Amino acid sequence: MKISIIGSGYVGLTTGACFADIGHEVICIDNDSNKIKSLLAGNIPIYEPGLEELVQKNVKKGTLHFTESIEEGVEKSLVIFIAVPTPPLEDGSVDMTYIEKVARQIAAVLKDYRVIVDKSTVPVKTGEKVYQTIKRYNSHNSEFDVVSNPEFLREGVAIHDLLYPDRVVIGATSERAIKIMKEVYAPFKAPILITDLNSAELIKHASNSFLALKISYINALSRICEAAGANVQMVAEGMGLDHRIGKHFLKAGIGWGGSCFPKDVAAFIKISQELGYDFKLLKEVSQINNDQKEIFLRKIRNVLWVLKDKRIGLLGLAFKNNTDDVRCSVAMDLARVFLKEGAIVQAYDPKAMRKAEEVLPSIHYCSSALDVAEEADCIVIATEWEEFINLDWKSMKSKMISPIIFDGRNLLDKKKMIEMGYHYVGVGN
Ligand SMILES: NC(=O)C1=CN([C@@H]2O[C@H](COP(=O)(O)OP(=O)(O)OC[C@H]3O[C@@H](n4cnc5c(N)ncnc54)[C@H](O)[C@@H]3O)[C@@H](O)[C@H]2O)C=CC1
Ligand SMILES: O=C(O)[C@H]1O[C@H](OP(=O)(O)OP(=O)(O)OC[C@H]2O[C@@H](n3ccc(=O)[nH]c3=O)[C@H](O)[C@@H]2O)[C@H](O)[C@@H](O)[C@@H]1O
Repeated sequence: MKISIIGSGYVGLTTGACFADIGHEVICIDNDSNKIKSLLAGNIPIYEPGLEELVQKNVKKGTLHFTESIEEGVEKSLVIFIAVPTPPLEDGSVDMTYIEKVARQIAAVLKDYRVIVDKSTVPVKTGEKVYQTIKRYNSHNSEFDVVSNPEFLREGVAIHDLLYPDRVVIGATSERAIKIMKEVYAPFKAPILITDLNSAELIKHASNSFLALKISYINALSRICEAAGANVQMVAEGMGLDHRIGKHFLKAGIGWGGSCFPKDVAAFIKISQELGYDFKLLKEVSQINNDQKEIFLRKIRNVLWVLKDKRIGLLGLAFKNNTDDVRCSVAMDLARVFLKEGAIVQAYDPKAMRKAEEVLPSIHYCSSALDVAEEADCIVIATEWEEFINLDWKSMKSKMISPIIFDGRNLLDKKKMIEMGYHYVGVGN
């Protein structure tokens, strides 16, 4: 199947590489000429495990192409995916300018029947608006269908999630479009749910909000565990053994971040409000998440007292492990607070330092995790990189002014760290 993807970022590029790898002919389109130049030169502008190899393999195979031209993509492909940003506005609603602009760009060049597939996360009823926009601005009055096909990949495990999805959701009414979409996903071994456009769009916001809710639930429980002298990791394990609850997304920490949960929870609250429903539960999910960060900062202040002139060793800058993405990263939020209060922040992240430095140049970027311990008044673990678990904590302790560690992701064994002589502070344990 000939496929074009408009927007070659975390979703578009990874989706394009996976589609190409399972046999489709893919054109990845982007209006960022530097990004296209870099991709054409074989360089991948994002870090996603396995992506560089997958892109290079399929470019070599001749099944993956890059261009800035939407016209080329629309002309050469039967299915056109939209994977452009849908960032939040100040009031939490979704900035739809990227989607509307792409719809008009497609309309301007649409001549033959095409299936236009929205993969970006959009408010319910966007599909209808995309259809009306293309209809209005398409001078050739061509036939086309609009489909909703939300994406559920997680960064850091995106290729796995794309190749082995739990489900493929297709929101469409036209039998012709449904048949074509089934062909696109035929090579994937996953249940395909065919539903209407509005339900498909709602499934995405509902899913992300529920996952955020589950994390906020265990984060709220972490406070009860601290007050009760219980261990939230044990409580999570006990809960997760119930197949109706499941063990995933029950890790207490400093809260959820990333380019999607914060914006999608805020958007869903706004969308619900506009539909006449006050989503109080989600407002509390968001509040718990904000409080989680404040409570963690309070723990740091309780031990360090004044932050000004203190040297804080920060382990992790990305919003989660196995990515270089620092968008809405809680780690970066903590760094901002430390810097604002006059602390010296020396940080290390295995993959996110370049992107972090573009945003927070006043951090001292260390070349290794061990270096963040140099003369440090404390170490803060903010991102759940597995490599932080097996660091040489004994020699790190000898480099520190005071062996104090705030483990924001409960990565380390509290008992072992205390036996090693650290003052250890975790979350809910
Ligand atoms: N990042 C993630 O893990 C996931 C993101 N999503 C959704 O997918 C959408 C895209 O997210 P990301 O890939 O993270 O964004 P991104 O910012 O990484 O990539 C978007 C790309 O679209 C390009 N673009 C913007 N306007 C364009 C236009 N008119 N023509 C051509 N290219 C254009 C940008 O230059 C950028 O490279 C969002 O709606 C997001 O909510 C959904 C699931 C997972
Ligand atoms: O729409 C999206 O962009 C995506 O958002 C999330 O994926 P992602 O944000 O990439 O990463 P997650 O693994 O969900 O982690 C999100 C945040 O929650 C935190 N988290 C995750 C799991 C957990 O148990 N505890 C916890 O604090 C992570 O540290 C991270 O800050 C969803 O999991 C994906 O299904 C969805 O497609």
